[in-house]
Amino acid sequence: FAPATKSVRSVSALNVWGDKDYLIAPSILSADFARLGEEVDNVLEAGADVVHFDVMDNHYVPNLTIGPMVCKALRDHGVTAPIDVHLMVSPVDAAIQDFIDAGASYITFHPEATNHVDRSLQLIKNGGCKAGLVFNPATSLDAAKFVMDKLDIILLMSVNPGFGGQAFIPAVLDKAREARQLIDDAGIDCRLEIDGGVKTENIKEIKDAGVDMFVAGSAILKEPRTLEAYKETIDTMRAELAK
Ligand SMILES: O=C(CO)[C@H](O)[C@H](O)COP(=O)(O)O
Repeated sequence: FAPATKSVRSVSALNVWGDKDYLIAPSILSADFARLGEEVDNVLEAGADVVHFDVMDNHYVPNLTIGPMVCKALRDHGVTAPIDVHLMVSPVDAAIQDFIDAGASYITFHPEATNHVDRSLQLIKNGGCKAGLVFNPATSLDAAKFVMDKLDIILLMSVNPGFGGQAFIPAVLDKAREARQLIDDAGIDCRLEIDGGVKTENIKEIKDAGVDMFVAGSAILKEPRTLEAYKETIDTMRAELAK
């Protein structure tokens, strides 16, 4: 008898970066949830590197989305790509453990959503996942400075979190340059991720500010929702990143 909550950690041993300089992470917030498995298969086949998974609790952010059961369902469906779980929940520690057990690869959270940033990061790393902090558009990077040795990801929100399809906030480009400097000065293997309003038109400018992991929801997962259309958008993003 296998309990429904059986851990799928062995799959998420794939918590690696791969060999690409730039990672493209479609946000399934913009997926057709009635066909989620197929949508994820298609974006991965179209060339995406990572599945970005937004968890919203209707408390820390004004929206309610999906939880660890859906993460586990994607693993059970056969998804072996890294699943990048962005926790927009407060408090965070119980959710961290649930997502470790559900097969998450990377887990990021907002420093203001927990009283114990260092401990929450350790919890993620002890679970075998890559760990990161997320900074809202108007939140300073200060909390990162004291935990650089535990950071695998700094995720900059370039919209106010809660919804897909919002416009990119240009002031975040300065913060990206500051975060890139912090990472380079610390000499750590840490990705600089950005989330919100990323399009084929602005991805190069964002890359030039030092970002190397790009979440894109509505720019990729949109009508006509075909593998070919997803591939065209991801190929265009890669061509812009190569410039
Ligand atoms: O975390 C998010 C919103 O809080 C989404 O991942 C993000 O907004 C992506 O959507 P889009 O690319 O359409 O802006």
